[in-house]
Amino acid sequence: MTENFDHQSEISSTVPVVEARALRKEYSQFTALDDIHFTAEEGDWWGIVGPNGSGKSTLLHLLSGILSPNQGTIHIKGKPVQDYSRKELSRIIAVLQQDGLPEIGYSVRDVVAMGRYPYQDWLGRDQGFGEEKIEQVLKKLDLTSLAERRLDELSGGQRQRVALAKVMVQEPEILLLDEPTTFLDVRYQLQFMDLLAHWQQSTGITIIAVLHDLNLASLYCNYLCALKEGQLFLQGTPAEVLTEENIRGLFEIQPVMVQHPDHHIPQFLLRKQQE
Ligand SMILES: Nc1ncnc2c1ncn2[C@@H]1O[C@H](COP(=O)(O)OP(=O)(O)OP(=O)(O)O)[C@@H](O)[C@H]1O
Repeated sequence: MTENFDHQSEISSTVPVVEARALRKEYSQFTALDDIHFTAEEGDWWGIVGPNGSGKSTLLHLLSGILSPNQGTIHIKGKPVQDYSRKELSRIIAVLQQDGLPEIGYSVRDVVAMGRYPYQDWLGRDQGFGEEKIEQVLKKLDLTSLAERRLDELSGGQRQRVALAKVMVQEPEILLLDEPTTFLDVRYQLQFMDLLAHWQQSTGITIIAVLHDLNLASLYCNYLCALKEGQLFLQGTPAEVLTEENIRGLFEIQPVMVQHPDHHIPQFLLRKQQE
């Protein structure tokens, strides 16, 4: 029995967490993505980068099952994404948007508790240790003192921290983020990314994040997937993808590349396009 069990876990550990093959997505007559192949293994942190309109959000929506591809397949932990029920999928995948939560009149605690929905039975009873989990996460994200405050009384940065708390109590295995730091100042951007990094290190969660800031992507992601005009432009480590030549090709700008003095990863400086 034990032998069988071990063998089974060996097999399942080789199945990618996310596997997309030959994806094509059309909106009416317009092809937003074509022939996209993408694989994420457990514990990877992928950054999806590329110019405006290159198909980054579309790819994220396909991976989360919100949109269906016109062609190609998506497997989540070896099973076609469309074969999961909504509730099953929400125990595996959580999605966080750039403005994670609207300014509504619910309390922070109530909003965070909504993240437990996938674990509730039809009477709304939590099948896990929901209350405990919520308290732990509020504490971890320094939200305990804000727990009874209403969401519409918080700053954008605080609201995004609540959005992160909501997806953390969801205990997903895969986190999809769409430009999560867009509305945050530099300090909150770093704080948010550090919280994600800490969460990833402690749980081994797989993260796939659309990021516009290439320096942040280089700092935090293990791998980058660069899209251009709906096509796969490049995939690889930040050191492989973020070269001067690649950035010139991807964004049609002339960057200045430097090595980060502490982290020894590529960072880029802007250069005026016209003097
Ligand atoms: N619902 C839609 N109907 C029609 N076209 C759409 C729709 N959603 C996206 N598109 C088009 O598909 C292309 C890819 O859009 P998408 O939002 O995926 O790009 P993106 O890389 O995330 O862009 P951005 O960086 O500007 O957020 C764009 O040309 C966009 O206009």
